[in-house]
Amino acid sequence: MLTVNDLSLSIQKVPILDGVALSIAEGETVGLIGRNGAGKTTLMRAIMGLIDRESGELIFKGRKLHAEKAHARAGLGIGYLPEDRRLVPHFTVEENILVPLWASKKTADLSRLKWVYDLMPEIGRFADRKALTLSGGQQKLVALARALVVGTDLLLLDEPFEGVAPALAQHLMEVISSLKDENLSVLISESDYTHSKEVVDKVYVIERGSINQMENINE
Ligand SMILES: Nc1ncnc2c1ncn2[C@@H]1O[C@H](COP(=O)(O)OP(=O)(O)OP(=O)(O)O)[C@@H](O)[C@H]1O
Repeated sequence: MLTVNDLSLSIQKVPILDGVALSIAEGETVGLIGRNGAGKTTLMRAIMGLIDRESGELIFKGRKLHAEKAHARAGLGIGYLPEDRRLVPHFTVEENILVPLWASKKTADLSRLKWVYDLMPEIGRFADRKALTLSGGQQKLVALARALVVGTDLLLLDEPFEGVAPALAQHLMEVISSLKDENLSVLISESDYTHSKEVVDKVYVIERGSINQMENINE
């Protein structure tokens, strides 16, 4: 589904990712574990095309993802939950969820939206509320819903459990686990193994911009 080959990049001449390699198979849930500043967000942003790579390849479903413009990548079936959620405060919940579809110039797939509401019924209940009226945890759910509407093949979830109360973290884990039945591929970052270990098939450990270790969880 996604292969990252020897990916390197610098920000303001400081090397941030150095020869990163990983692969995510169809229907696989993969963890990306690393301390603050290890490069998790930078790797996800590079996959989304929000930061330019210097060298290396991103191959998604057999095509050169690195050759696609950032706005086109969501249209290829990749959904992204950024660490800081980035909802538009004055848009309603539903408008926020539909933003990536507008951005990728796709017509709204209402059956996909309905599927997301079925998966997380609480979101349907506050679909008309402005994003700024939601709690931080509710905003995480909306950001996950937004990623799911366009992420028909691959989801990149950047620290989805960070700052989330235990009950909501449990709910998020259940939602993420259920995505296996949909054959979705998922990359989840976390600063340690606390939550992701329960849902991932394998884990990559990232340290100072390099992946030095891969561990299969269910063997
Ligand atoms: N825009 C930027 N300008 C300068 N340095 C940056 C920038 N973005 C990231 N970095 C640096 O790149 C390194 C990796 O940051 P990144 O945000 O990818 O780490 P992370 O593993 O996601 O950690 P965190 O959980 O703290 O976000 C850090 O040393 C960070 O300071």
